[in-house]
Amino acid sequence: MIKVLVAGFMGSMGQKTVSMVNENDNFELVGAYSPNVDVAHMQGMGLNDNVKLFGDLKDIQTDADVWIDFTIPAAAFENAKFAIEHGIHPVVGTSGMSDDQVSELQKLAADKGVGGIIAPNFGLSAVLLMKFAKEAAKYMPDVEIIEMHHADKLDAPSGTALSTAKMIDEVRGNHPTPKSDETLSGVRGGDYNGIKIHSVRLPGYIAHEQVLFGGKGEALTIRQDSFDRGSFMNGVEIAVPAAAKATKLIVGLENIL
Ligand SMILES: NC(=O)C1=CN([C@@H]2O[C@H](COP(=O)(O)OP(=O)(O)OC[C@H]3O[C@@H](n4cnc5c(N)ncnc54)[C@H](OP(=O)(O)O)[C@@H]3O)[C@@H](O)[C@H]2O)C=CC1
Ligand SMILES: O=C(O)C1=N[C@H](C(=O)O)C[C@H](O)C1
Repeated sequence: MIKVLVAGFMGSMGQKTVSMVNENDNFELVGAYSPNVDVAHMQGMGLNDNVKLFGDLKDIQTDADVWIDFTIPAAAFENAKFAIEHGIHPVVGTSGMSDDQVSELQKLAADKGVGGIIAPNFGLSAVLLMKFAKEAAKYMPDVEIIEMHHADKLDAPSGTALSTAKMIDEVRGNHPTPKSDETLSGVRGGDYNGIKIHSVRLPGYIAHEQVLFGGKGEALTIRQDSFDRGSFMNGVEIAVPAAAKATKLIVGLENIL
């Protein structure tokens, strides 16, 4: 039995995670963390009497094996650091950590021998999109990324779009970006080593990404859509046992599939 603590348990992803953990016979929910939690209003949150509730990082005392984090970009690093320092294997879905923060966590995880997983996206369609985009970029290096998310998303670009750009960058080498004078500031989007990223935020959307490749007289578009947050849970379910036995911090679901 793998004992699990869910950080950000009251959020959209946190609630999906609580249900997934409760429904999996190999997992046991032992802890739930969200700042300023109101203990009087926990009905319907999927927490049984055995789940310890925490409203502050410094109060957390738990025998959890795995820490699942779906919180906010500003909290992900401190939460994961806390988990590793306390021997709890992190499974981090929260976006927005910097490369330096990820490197620092990887070093800490290696020092402590407490591994885990950071996954920019737990959805199979997004993992495949990144893989296919990396392959396509070897042959079609002219590429731009458009990601579309719900209006409540705190960070831009999405972790998935940034990760896609990094994977493409690994194979496409130095390649010129078409130059155009912006008559409207920012209209050409963000820039990762010459790869343009465009972030759309609209109500009604959940999480979607298109990678557009252009070539001489032809184009290729790779697109994925996450229509329901439940779609991320297969990946989280795979990540929990993998994290529990990991001795280093792995980045990317594709590395454990
Ligand atoms: N890797 C993946 O596959 C996926 C990643 N995500 C990422 O997961 C994160 C959460 O997304 P989502 O559930 O939609 O967001 P929500 O805003 O719905 O949930 C975030 C929750 O985290 C809580 N929270 C805030 N600060 C802390 C903290 N310091 N510690 C613990 N909990 C905290 C919030 O509480 P309060 O509201 O009280 O502030 C809120 O309940 C985002 O970064 C998102 O990009 C989302 C989907 C898939
Ligand atoms: O905020 C979201 O919703 C999502 N965030 C992740 C990201 O930043 O890539 C994963 C997925 O796109 C949903």
